[in-house]
Amino acid sequence: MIDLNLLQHAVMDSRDGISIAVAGEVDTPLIFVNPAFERMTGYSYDEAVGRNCRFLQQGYVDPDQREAMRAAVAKGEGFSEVLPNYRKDGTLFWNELSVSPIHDEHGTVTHYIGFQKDVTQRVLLDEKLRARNRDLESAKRALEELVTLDALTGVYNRRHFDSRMGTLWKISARTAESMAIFFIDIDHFKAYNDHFGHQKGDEALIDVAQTLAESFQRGSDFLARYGGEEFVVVACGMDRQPAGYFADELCRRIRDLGIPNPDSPSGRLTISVGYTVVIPQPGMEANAAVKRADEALFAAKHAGRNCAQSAPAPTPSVTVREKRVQKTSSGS
Ligand SMILES: Nc1nc2c(ncn2[C@@H]2O[C@H](COP(=O)(O)OP(=O)(O)OP(=O)(O)O)[C@@H](O)[C@H]2O)c(=O)[nH]1
Repeated sequence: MIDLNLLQHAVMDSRDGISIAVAGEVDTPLIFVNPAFERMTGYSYDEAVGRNCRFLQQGYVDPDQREAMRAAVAKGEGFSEVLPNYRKDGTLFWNELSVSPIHDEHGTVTHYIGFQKDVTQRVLLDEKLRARNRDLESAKRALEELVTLDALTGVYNRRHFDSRMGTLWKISARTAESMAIFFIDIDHFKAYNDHFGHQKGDEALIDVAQTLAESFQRGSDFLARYGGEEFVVVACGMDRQPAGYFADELCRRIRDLGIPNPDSPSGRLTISVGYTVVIPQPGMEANAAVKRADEALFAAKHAGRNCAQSAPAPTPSVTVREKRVQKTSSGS
């Protein structure tokens, strides 16, 4: 058995605080604290002994921690928690408290021994790192917005459309779902700008973008500003009939905003819409479908504006392999 004298010196010379509390007495009072406990807390032996160790928390105990500590004690087990404690002079320090039950020869818990370690530096450093991570996260989000969103209207920008279109195309190809692509262009917008000025033109662009965004609210709908006064919408899972309805509805909604455009024949700000509906297939390019919708927009402009026109889906191009098969079967 180890020399008890040595054990006593070890406890008294320990750099970490050591305390002993009595189990089974009201409020589990401390009956011993070592010099390191006194140095760490600023409380002398006489001031600490007789009190429950929670006096160091000055009233506040995190409910989850309290529950965890109570549950461990009820089961006769130890626990380890990092607690905000206060020194006698009122300053905060973080106490990594590790408590173990001491049993008598019958297995009854008679005392608890507590080891206190001042981990303030570590906790503050962790907090600093967490704060820095939070800053980095919000900077990353801001950067992502900058890269993907159009600064004026807040909808996605052309760059993001170009990269997202490929993904949406592949998803629709896999699920064999139809995809409606709409090209939307404000009519006589130059005249609007000339009449009201660029600032008002910007405001009108925002109103149009908002109305379009409100019109397409399904998670799979994708709206982007394609450039200038032109927008593009991709609605996955939308068939030809609802696409036609939607295209007309968009024209109506923008017209009903009632934004005056005195130099346009209708006297109001209107849009033209071109759309195509396509089920992506092998040999069919996303760009070809986008081009079709753009051609339909051109047709809508040609048809007098303030209207929607559709274009047929592109036909899959014959692949090199298919050409070879055709050649072989025709014997040429
Ligand atoms: N205020 C504002 N105007 C813009 C912006 N981007 C493009 N425009 C203007 O949009 C106008 C587009 O003019 P055009 O391409 O001639 O088309 P339009 O006058 O709408 O005629 P149609 O499309 O044929 O009906 C130009 O005057 C551009 O300056 C923008 O961010 N803000």
